[in-house]
Amino acid sequence: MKILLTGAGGQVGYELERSLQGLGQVTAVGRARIDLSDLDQVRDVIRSVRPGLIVNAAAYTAVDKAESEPALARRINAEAPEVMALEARKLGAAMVHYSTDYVFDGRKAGAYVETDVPNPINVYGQTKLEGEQAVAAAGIDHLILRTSWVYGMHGKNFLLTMLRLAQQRDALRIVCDQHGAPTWSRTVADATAVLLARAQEGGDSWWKQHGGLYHLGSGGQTTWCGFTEAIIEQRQLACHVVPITSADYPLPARRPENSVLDCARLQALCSLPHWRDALALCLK
Ligand SMILES: NC(=O)C1=CN([C@@H]2O[C@H](COP(=O)(O)OP(=O)(O)OC[C@H]3O[C@@H](n4cnc5c(N)ncnc54)[C@H](OP(=O)(O)O)[C@@H]3O)[C@@H](O)[C@H]2O)C=CC1
Ligand SMILES: Cc1cn([C@H]2C[C@H](O)[C@@H](COP(=O)(O)OP(=O)(O)O[C@H]3O[C@@H](C)C(=O)[C@@H](O)[C@H]3O)O2)c(=O)[nH]c1=O
Ligand SMILES: [Mg+2]
Repeated sequence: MKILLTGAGGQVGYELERSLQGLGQVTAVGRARIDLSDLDQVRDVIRSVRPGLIVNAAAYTAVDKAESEPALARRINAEAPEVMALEARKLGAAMVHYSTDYVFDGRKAGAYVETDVPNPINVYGQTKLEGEQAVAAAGIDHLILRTSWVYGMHGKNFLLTMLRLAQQRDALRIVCDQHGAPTWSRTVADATAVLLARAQEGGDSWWKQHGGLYHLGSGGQTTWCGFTEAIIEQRQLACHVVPITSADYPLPARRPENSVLDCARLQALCSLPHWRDALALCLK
């Protein structure tokens, strides 16, 4: 089977390029080959590659910048996935698409399940929700995998920012009133590959029974402050963490106070590590 992987240079795309090997013939494309802001190009590339599976790991992920570029964020996060899904339908192809914990408003007391009603509080979350809805509406075999707080040793992310800042400063001021689960990019890629291997074995009936929306995050939960403390502890860095509130750290986009994902639906099909264990493996 031909697999078209987009966002190959991103955190998740980088890991997927490795994890998807063995599932088919992977054509991994970055922004140079497929610019998601150019919908005609998205169509043309899919028509020339003619994949049996599209894995879309590209997205507009600059949460703050999206507040001042809503049209561009919407094109990349909602309109381009819609074009991909409609092209997939014409080809009879399946699609894997990624989404975010930021589709939720954060006001729930416990962890969010797939049937909870999204209510994004920032432009990024709103455009990602629209992308999910477009993929789900296309009537194709699909997986929409919502993940959270993605980090890794590759690409721009909170872990690498903290490792850099911890070398430069004696103290880090970090918000402690947002709750979520840091998720290693490799966890996302490996879980995706497990699901796709099952789909290949099971065929049509697998997609009918198991297709749709999943929450894909690490086990456990913490705050950005707790995550930073764990990074510093595991790396034995001499830097201390000063807990602050979101109000002390003003940014253009609001973030949900609680975006912990309940991943039980996915855990029935594949195992997901606790966030501390994944962090230790990533740092090794
Ligand atoms: N990062 C996170 O914390 C989270 C991410 N997600 C979701 O997971 C998925 C993967 O994200 P992740 O790998 O972490 O994000 P990254 O920001 O690391 O990667 C996104 C990729 O998309 C590419 N991209 C951006 N704009 C365009 C464009 N116009 N045309 C083509 N490619 C483009 C980027 O290319 P370039 O490098 O050239 O900019 C980059 O390779 C996304 O759907 C994201 O919404 C969900 C929850 C948390
Ligand atoms: C750098 C820094 C950030 N912070 C805060 C700001 C913010 O509230 C929090 C995390 O910062 P980030 O910029 O990584 O956060 P953010 O860009 O909101 O991360 C999000 O990205 C998108 C793509 C997602 O889908 C989400 O799951 C989530 O990972 O930490 C501090 O408190 N102190 C600091 O020194
Ligand atoms: Mg960010």
